[in-house]
Amino acid sequence: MYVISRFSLHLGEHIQKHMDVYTMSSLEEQLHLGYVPNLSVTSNRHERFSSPSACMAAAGDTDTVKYCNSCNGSTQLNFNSNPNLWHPARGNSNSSCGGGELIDRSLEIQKGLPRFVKIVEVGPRDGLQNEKSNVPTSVKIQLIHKLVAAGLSVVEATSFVSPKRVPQLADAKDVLNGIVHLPNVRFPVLTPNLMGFQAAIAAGAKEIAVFASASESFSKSNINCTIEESLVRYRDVTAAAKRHGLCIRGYVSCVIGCPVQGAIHPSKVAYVAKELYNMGCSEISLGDTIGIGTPGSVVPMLEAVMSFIPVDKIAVHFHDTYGQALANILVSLQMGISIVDSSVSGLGGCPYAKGATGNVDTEDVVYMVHGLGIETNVDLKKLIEAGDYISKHLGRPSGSKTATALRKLTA
Ligand SMILES: CC(C)(COP(=O)([O-])OP(=O)([O-])OC[C@H]1O[C@@H](n2cnc3c(N)ncnc32)[C@H](O)[C@@H]1OP(=O)([O-])[O-])[C@@H](O)C(=O)NCCC(=O)NCCSC(=O)C[C@@](C)(O)CC(=O)[O-]
Repeated sequence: MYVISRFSLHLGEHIQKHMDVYTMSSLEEQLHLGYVPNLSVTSNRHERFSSPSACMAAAGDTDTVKYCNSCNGSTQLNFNSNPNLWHPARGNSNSSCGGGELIDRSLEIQKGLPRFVKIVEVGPRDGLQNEKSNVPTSVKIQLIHKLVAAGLSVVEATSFVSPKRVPQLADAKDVLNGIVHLPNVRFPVLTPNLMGFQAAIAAGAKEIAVFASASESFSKSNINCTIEESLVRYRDVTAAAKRHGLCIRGYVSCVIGCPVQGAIHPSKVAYVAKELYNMGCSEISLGDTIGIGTPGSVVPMLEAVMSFIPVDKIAVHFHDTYGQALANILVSLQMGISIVDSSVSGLGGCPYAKGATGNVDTEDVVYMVHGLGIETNVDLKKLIEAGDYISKHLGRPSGSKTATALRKLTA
């Protein structure tokens, strides 16, 4: 059973089981990414996705969407000029659906999906840290206000890192000053060390994020230390944060591959994630920093991490370099993950991951997730307005396909 493999198998054996089915695509060969796994749909996984318990709502879900009652929900298409309603709604009639094959397939896909997905908007930090032109503080603050107005309840606001390394976010204190008063929103900020932590506290931060890597070379180029050294550093930061009663998010970067080292073994990701979790991070965000992952490599990586960390504490953070982010998010949701990081208009990249493009854009994630009948509390129209605002300021079109398509439709 999947559940047994998730929680009981020794990780080494578990990963080996998946490594046995790894084969390389021609692209992965060119990139020297040996051991990047392809998806092998095992009977275990099929059972997991189709078992009755997979339909159960997670404890603590607070949304209002009706989940497929006993897996017998019907699917209806609502065509309406409101883009939020252009999706099959998850209904709950069971006899009127006629039992058609299409409906059965649709229900099969919906099984195991969460009822509510929490979007963590990372555009103001992960997005703007990579911009060549200087974005004025007032524009950053206005963008965050617009994102909050669109219903986003977690917006990663900025980083308290060395301004020599990331000059784009040198105004962290002023950005935070302009938003901390907003009620009922979480604004995590990145803190790489105690110095950053003290600065964040002084600026009024209520939540911090520490960021480690599963790749040694990325750890060195990004934060100038080894993985183990970073963990020692983060133990100090998280201990201080706990003393101040702050919430802590933990990142693991390069969870699939690294531009220098190539493929990263899932066990390495699981190790770093577990260390961060054990030191008190309440949420672990798994970053495919260079956007190389496919569902074939993402599933075994998630299974490895889920061996150690409860699924409701795991977030996924996909960059869309190879156009795989939405597919990767869909399989993550099917595995029970309900926290997704994304960036409005697909802003972003990483200054220390050459060639990485932006995060998956929030508009496309919201469109897909709503299309699956999952609630987010995000108003797509207002979100697109926030994306328009920052895109206009940056002088380029939005990176979101959804925003582009809906704008053409309403022009
Ligand atoms: C980690 C450090 C600070 C180490 O910094 P260091 O280079 O090892 O040197 P240091 O610790 O000796 O400090 C060097 C200088 O920075 C100052 N300094 C030191 N710390 C701070 C601080 N907190 N705030 C402000 N200043 C600081 C310090 O005072 C000193 O100033 P100087 O004496 O030269 O004038 C540096 O390497 C750094 O800031 N790196 C930033 C890396 C970064 O922000 N990367 C992007 C975010 S990670 C990411 O995008 C991935 C993620 C999370 O999105 C997930 C994914 O996509 O996978």
